[in-house]
Amino acid sequence: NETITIKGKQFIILKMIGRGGSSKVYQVLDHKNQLFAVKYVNLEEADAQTVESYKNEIQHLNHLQLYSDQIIKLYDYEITNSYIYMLMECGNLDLNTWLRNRKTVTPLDRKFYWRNMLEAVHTIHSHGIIHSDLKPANFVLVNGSVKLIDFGIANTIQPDVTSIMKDSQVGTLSYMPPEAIKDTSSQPGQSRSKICTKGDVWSLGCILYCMTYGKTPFQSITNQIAKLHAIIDTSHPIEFPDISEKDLLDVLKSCLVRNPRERISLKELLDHPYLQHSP
Ligand SMILES: Cn1cc(Nc2nc(NC3CCCCC3)c3c(C#N)c[nH]c3n2)cn1
Repeated sequence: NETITIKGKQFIILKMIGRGGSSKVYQVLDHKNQLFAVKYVNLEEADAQTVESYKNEIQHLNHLQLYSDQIIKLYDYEITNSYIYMLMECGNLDLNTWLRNRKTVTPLDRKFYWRNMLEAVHTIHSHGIIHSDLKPANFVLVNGSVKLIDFGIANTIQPDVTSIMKDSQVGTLSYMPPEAIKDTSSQPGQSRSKICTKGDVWSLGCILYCMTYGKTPFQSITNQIAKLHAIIDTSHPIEFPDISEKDLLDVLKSCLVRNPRERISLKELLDHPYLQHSP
């Protein structure tokens, strides 16, 4: 079996979990047979700005360990001119794969996972980080709780066609907030400006919508351009089929408000009745 050495410690590779462009995520074992995830990034093709973005992501991930259990554990990392290794806790499955296989989610799981996601995103917001590209593949299930694995800071090194991060949802528009699509302030070619925390609330709302109705709000629109128009079109109503959990329905309707100023805030979501009592 192949091995990886990080800061002098050797790890046995069990399998590759995912890959995209220059980054790969492996499931590994240490000498005590403890399971870890190792993220490997090849920096040989990366420009200085990309290298800087990865260092920035690692700095924040390392710092935010202290503030929430819903941020993936980063145990160690090794950065050289040609590669990065990040030794992290290994999730059982990412939320995207779990949602795709599960379709129906129990009200208890949904509420618990929602609480976890809110705590993780509230933690990064409290430290001035706006993800702006949240989707289920950014979360993993670790022993029954959901953890955020990245902050959207590092440039997702554009995967070459052959190695799109398997199921990593790179480039999906389904969770994109209207203001990011309409955001005319960013120069063409620049990544859309991370205007405000409300964009992450919209994306989280789309994830909760998927955990409630089994699909994202605009999933039925397969043409990407038509999908973008529907997201920004206030005369295109988002359907909220009636459900028994009225608090959940209110959360969904409050997150999926197209005007970011009228959209519920993360703080208000944490105090929402939906989270106050178990179903
Ligand atoms: C499918 N699957 C995922 C796991 N667990 C897991 N996946 C991680 N990344 C996956 C890479 C591919 C796309 C989905 C996320 C990381 C991680 C990072 N970055 C840190 N810990 C992790 N644990 C087990 N099966």
